[in-house]
Amino acid sequence: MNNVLIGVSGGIAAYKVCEVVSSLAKSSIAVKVILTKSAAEFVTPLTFATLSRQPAYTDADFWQPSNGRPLHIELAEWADVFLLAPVTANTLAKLAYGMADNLLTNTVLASSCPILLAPAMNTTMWQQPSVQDNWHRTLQDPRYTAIAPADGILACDAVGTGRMAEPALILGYLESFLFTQGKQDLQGKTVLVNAGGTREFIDSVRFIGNPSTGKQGIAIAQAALHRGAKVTLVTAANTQLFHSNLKVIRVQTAAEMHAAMLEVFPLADITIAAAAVGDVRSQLQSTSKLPKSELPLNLALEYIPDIVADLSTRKCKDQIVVGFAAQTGTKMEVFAAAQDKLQRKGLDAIAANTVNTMQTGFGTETNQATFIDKNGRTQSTPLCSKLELGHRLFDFLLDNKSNPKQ
Ligand SMILES: Cc1cc2nc3c(=O)[nH]c(=O)nc-3n(C[C@H](O)[C@H](O)[C@H](O)COP(=O)(O)O)c2cc1C
Ligand SMILES: CC(C)(COP(=O)(O)O)[C@@H](O)C(=O)NCCC(=O)NCCS
Ligand SMILES: [Mg+2]
Repeated sequence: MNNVLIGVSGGIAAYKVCEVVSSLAKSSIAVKVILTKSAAEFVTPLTFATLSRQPAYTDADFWQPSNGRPLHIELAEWADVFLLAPVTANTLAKLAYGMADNLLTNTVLASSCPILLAPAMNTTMWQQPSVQDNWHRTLQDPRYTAIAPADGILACDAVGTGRMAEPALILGYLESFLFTQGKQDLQGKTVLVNAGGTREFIDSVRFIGNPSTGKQGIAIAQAALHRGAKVTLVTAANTQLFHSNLKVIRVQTAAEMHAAMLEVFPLADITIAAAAVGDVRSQLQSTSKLPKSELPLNLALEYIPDIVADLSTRKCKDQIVVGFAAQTGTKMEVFAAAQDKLQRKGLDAIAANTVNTMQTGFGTETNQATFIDKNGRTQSTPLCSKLELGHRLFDFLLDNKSNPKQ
């Protein structure tokens, strides 16, 4: 599963697809690009060919008598996942009705891999009943997955819905689909994830915190979203970039995170607590900045109630609650501490996560964990991206549910 086919249609957002192609080509992923005639008005085939280290295909290639085997069949068979970005109103209409009058739309019909759709257009265009009908009609076919347009400034300076999803979000979908082959096994499920390090304020400008960036929790939320779940992310991280399908609740303190989690928890089928929640806070909490002279040199602390342990006591029979144990020490020590937390907090599973190596833990792009469930089943991941670790966690949990004796 390593071949990404990208179909570009004629919108100004085509320039951003160059970044998607460039990022993929720099990793070990083979990427080929098909352009519509209008797409080539915005970005030349030469740009895509050079970035992808592959030929870029246009309708001239489609009609080429020297092909032998039809090009749309060759490309359709080659693709493991097909991304259409940007999708114009025009191309969307063709998808909705199975029309095939160019290389891109013929390849869509000739292929059977999952197709990701990232539309981009002016808000008034996007909101036309005809365009909305085409969008919903197309998405009825399970092989299509929406990477919905976001709100924001458009090329005509209007502000509204219609911006193509950012390249980083599109790349996340592609990584997920290459790993899972597009399976939607969390469809109909509600997943609640927390992420980031809480800030426990002493006064309005000083806090006790930790280096968590929220990357692992956000990646888990994304993995769940890509597998079809309805996802709420309660985050103490400052990250700005979230997919419009993700419900995001921003918090700062453990108390705020706890309250937000309690509100969403009753509806969550699976709760994954990946946040680095503070363990202690200052008893003194001033709402304004204290002068240095008034700062106590011996700060009186109090314990913070454990969020995931609390959720565990409230769970119904079918709810799954998973913790993360960020630990230091040898693999054996990390495993033992995680196992203890799993039992003490009454969790269904826990991810033992070593945080004191260069490639795992706080702020890194990669991670490694050992999953342990309440029946003693364990599974170690390789060193992998945080998104892949999220998928491996869901694979572990879902496998466990369907085979409780494993
Ligand atoms: C400057 C310019 C910008 C355009 N931007 C978009 C766009 O963002 N989204 C869209 O749906 N159509 C846009 N269009 C219109 C499409 O290019 C046009 O509908 C074309 O027929 C689409 O062909 P295709 O779907 O085969 O690529 C734009 C056209 C121009 C001239
Ligand atoms: C055009 C662009 C890619 C610009 O993104 P940018 O502001 O990040 O440079 C983004 O605004 C977008 O996706 N817009 C939707 C398509 C659009 O604006 N079409 C032009 C008709 S108004
Ligand atoms: Mg803790």
